[in-house]
Amino acid sequence: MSFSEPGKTKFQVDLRRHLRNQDISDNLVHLICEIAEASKYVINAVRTGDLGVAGTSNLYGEEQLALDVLSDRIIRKRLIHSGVVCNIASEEMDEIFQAQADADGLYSVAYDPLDGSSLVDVNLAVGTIVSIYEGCNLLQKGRNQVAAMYILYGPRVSLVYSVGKGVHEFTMNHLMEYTLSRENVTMKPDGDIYSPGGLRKKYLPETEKFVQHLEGKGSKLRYSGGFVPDINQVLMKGKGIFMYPALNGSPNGKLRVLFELNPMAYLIENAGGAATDGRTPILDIEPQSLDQRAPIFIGCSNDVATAMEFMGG
Ligand SMILES: O=P(O)(O)OC[C@H]1O[C@](O)(COP(=O)(O)O)[C@@H](O)[C@@H]1O
Ligand SMILES: [Mg+2]
Ligand SMILES: [Mg+2]
Repeated sequence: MSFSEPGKTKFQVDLRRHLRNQDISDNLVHLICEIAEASKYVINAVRTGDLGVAGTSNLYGEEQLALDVLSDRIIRKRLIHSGVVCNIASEEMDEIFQAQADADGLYSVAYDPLDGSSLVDVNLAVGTIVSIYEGCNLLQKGRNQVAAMYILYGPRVSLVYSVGKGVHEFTMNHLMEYTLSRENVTMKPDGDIYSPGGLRKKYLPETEKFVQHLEGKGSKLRYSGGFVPDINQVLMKGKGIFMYPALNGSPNGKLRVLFELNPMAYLIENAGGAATDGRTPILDIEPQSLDQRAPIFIGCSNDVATAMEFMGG
């Protein structure tokens, strides 16, 4: 079954109903719906919760905010009680948490509970990013994901997911239900916006040249500092490129392969775009550790191909 254009639907299509038409297991439908439920508590925490620090730091030595810790707990609990999850890893946890041992029919989940959390105190948009694999192995390449999604907590709350058959956007309505707003989102081959992460004076010469190339062709700067809203802009407008390149002193950039890059690369590829670290497609990176980072150029396929040429990939 396919559904009509955004804004033109005669009836609302909710997330569960849409998922049931994707030819995926009942367990996977259940899992995605459970994460969607959890996000309702996360948005509540973002809107009204404590903006202070938690007094702890994560695996990367970054200070955790109370909201990071709370969002992590909300999602983890939901995953554990879903009954369909075996291993869980998150940006805020030091090691893999085993919810159930038996891999049969179960899924493993890697997630960033509150990406961009340092933007909450200035009231900018933040998000949750989720990557799902079949079985218990989380240390495998992103191409093996069976689903990826993000939830964007902006002026509106939206949920974007793919199970490998197109990319679909749902928007939270006044009853806090996710209803279909855009089906089969696709990206154009070329874009005219760019979203560059990291300190520019630390860019390597080839990255600086690439940015000058983008500026030369008339691309507009659009960067909020939140990975989810920045990617959402590129994806929903269908044009543009986001990058968080290697920096002097940080050859692997900042963003994390398991929790941030793989799920976004899966979504963008499913919408007809591309994602590379400069040489290798993000989805073909074989992760060696939970905390692995990589540079990223992600967005319109031609822009990403040009980035690779500049990077010598
Ligand atoms: O401020 P910078 O260096 O451009 O980094 C911004 C990037 O870092 C992040 O905030 C990292 O995510 P966390 O907030 O989950 O640590 C991304 O959302 C964003 O793309
Ligand atoms: Mg993050
Ligand atoms: Mg985070």
